[in-house]
Amino acid sequence: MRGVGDGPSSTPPRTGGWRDGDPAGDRLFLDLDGPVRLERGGVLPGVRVAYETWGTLAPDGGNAVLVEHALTGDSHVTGPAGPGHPTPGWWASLVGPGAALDTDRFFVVCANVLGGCQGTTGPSSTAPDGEPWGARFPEVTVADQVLVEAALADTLGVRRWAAVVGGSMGGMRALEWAVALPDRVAGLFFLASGAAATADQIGTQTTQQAAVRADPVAGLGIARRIAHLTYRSALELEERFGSAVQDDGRFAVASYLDHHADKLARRFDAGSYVLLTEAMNTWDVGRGRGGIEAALARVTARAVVAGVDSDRLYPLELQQRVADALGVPLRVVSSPYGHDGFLIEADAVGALLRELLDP
Ligand SMILES: CC(=O)SCCNC(=O)CCNC(=O)[C@H](O)C(C)(C)COP(=O)(O)OP(=O)(O)OC[C@H]1O[C@@H](n2cnc3c(N)ncnc32)[C@H](O)[C@@H]1OP(=O)(O)O
Ligand SMILES: N[C@@H](CCO)C(=O)O
Repeated sequence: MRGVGDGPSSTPPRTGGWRDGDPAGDRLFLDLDGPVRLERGGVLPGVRVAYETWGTLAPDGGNAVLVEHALTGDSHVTGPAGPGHPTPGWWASLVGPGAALDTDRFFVVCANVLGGCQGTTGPSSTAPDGEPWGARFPEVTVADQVLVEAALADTLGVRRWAAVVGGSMGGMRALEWAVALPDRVAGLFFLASGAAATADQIGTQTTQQAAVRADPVAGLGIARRIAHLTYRSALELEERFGSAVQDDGRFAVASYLDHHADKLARRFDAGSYVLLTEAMNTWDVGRGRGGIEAALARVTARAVVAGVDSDRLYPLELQQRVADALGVPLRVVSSPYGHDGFLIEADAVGALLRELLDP
């Protein structure tokens, strides 16, 4: 992407914000004037970035931590659900006074991703013709998403993050930060993610996209059912549901998937789902950099690399490759919950975050 993050602009970005009843967090926005030129050739006339912060930025800007959310997450890392927050904070116990991301020490920032649907510009935003962008929204890559975040960092006065932290799709942005802008990342926390999309991930994500394209309403729920199966482990599903049939005649596991499908369809935009899964499909940190190992050789950040032992979507070998390239040990979270362990196993994740931030 060109036009954002390329250094000082003659037109200062416009910023604003609002409080929404969450006393611990401000929901803010940054408007970046365009044109914003994207890696794949698309152009956006401008970009709004919705973000939240917790804690206080030190005068030297050196205590800032950027938290990167996953596919259907948003800027709301902690705090209750409410207006603008369809779900409670997704790492609620990890951010706050005395928490692993200790807001007495750190200024914690999380932005809704470019292409998302919780305040940042994406397919549900209004295009110049006054209609929603929808499927016309230009293709976005992880690199584009990070350069928008770099513009946010510039505006906040953060030249170098104390850490960039992310799991799953958020891990992709964290790694891209550490490779693309190594002098701006002191610490890297890379969790339950990979350095490039695998055939297995592309296969499931393109299948989910096909469901959404066939029927944006019903398809989003079907996509979530397919995806949710990849987020959990076969053993967990067997122990929780087995082949039990409920009073309403549905298999218990089917009812559980229906529930997650309905919840996502109510809170997420189908266009964002396709766009973001495509950004994940095209993710390869080594593209244009001589391959993955050559790209990872650029990283100067202190790193913690971790995975979940029952994760069948982002298996440990993906994190092992990154750990080996960075010369750090792979840390393993033991959990029955599969990929979603990166969200559920907050105590174990918190301990690993402390390892990075309190060496
Ligand atoms: C980094 C990010 O920001 S990603 C975004 C994170 N948030 C999400 O993904 C939102 C969707 N939620 C989830 O994926 C998961 O709930 C997680 C990962 C957040 C948490 O996982 P868990 O705590 O293990 O929840 P679990 O998967 O068991 O789901 C519990 C829900 O299923 C429901 N459920 C359980 N069994 C059944 C059943 N047989 N039939 C219908 N519903 C059922 C429960 O009632 C509960 O509903 P509720 O969430 O509306 O209260
Ligand atoms: N539950 C997570 C899994 C993807 O990492 C999400 O919905 O974003």
